[in-house]
Amino acid sequence: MAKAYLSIEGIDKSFSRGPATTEVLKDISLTVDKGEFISIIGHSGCGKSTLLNIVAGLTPATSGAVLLEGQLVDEPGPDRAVVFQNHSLLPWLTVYENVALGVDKVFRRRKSAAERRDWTMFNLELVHMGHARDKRPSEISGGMKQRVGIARALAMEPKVLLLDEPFGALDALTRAHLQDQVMQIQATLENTVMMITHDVDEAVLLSDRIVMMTNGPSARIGEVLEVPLERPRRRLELVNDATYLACRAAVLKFLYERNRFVEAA
Ligand SMILES: Nc1ncnc2c1ncn2[C@@H]1O[C@H](COP(=O)(O)OP(=O)(O)OP(=O)(O)O)[C@@H](O)[C@H]1O
Repeated sequence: MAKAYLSIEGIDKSFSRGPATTEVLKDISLTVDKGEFISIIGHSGCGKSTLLNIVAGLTPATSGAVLLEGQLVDEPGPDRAVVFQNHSLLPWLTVYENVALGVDKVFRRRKSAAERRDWTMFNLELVHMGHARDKRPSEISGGMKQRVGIARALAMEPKVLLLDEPFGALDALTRAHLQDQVMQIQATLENTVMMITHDVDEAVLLSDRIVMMTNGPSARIGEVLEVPLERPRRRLELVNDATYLACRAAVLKFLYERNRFVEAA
């Protein structure tokens, strides 16, 4: 049997504060193929970001392991780039410099200065931000900042792109535009992507599989749904597509019938 590209094996995660311990994740196992786009969906607080942070190497698991190409993940690394909901650009650097910073760090030994400059610009062009290369984050919109964040992550050529609600803070139109760009980029580069989202339509539109988590504490993977829609996917054509609607209904049922969100008292 072929070895999984990314393998999440029996992850448990508890947080302790004083004598109290809360088990957030319970026995999470998942394998992701190279080039696959996976979404993780579940109600607020179930532990999606915690899982992503464990894969990123930012948070240690209590037990279990994450393997990327057979190598144990136990610290952050450029092979797993994270894009957060609230862009994390350095405000004193220009758009270009924000991307170049990561490129210089990762490719200092492997690419010449001229190659690194070209590579930085290539990635900015990929998200259509080349024209704003000399602007500072305060001079561009939220959607543009998010695009630069995606360029910065892509430019590091990560094995896995980890997206933590990357479009969550954006208005609906900007969000749709950026989703389309991410689909185009993924079609070109065949990135392996793990994305957290609360948005059912976003999950169905972008994903090859949707991982649905049960409510916490001790959240588990409840179901994994295949999205057998051909690519390229065009949102307007999918509005009345039977497969699209069936996938959407399956996720909605999981979230709002079988795992209804109950606000803690
Ligand atoms: N560093 C921490 N220390 C203690 N508890 C934590 C820590 N990080 C997360 N938690 C708890 O773990 C649980 C899961 O949090 P997490 O942010 O992973 O959920 P989520 O599903 O991503 O939520 P949301 O969708 O609202 O972003 C929450 O109850 C949260 O309070």
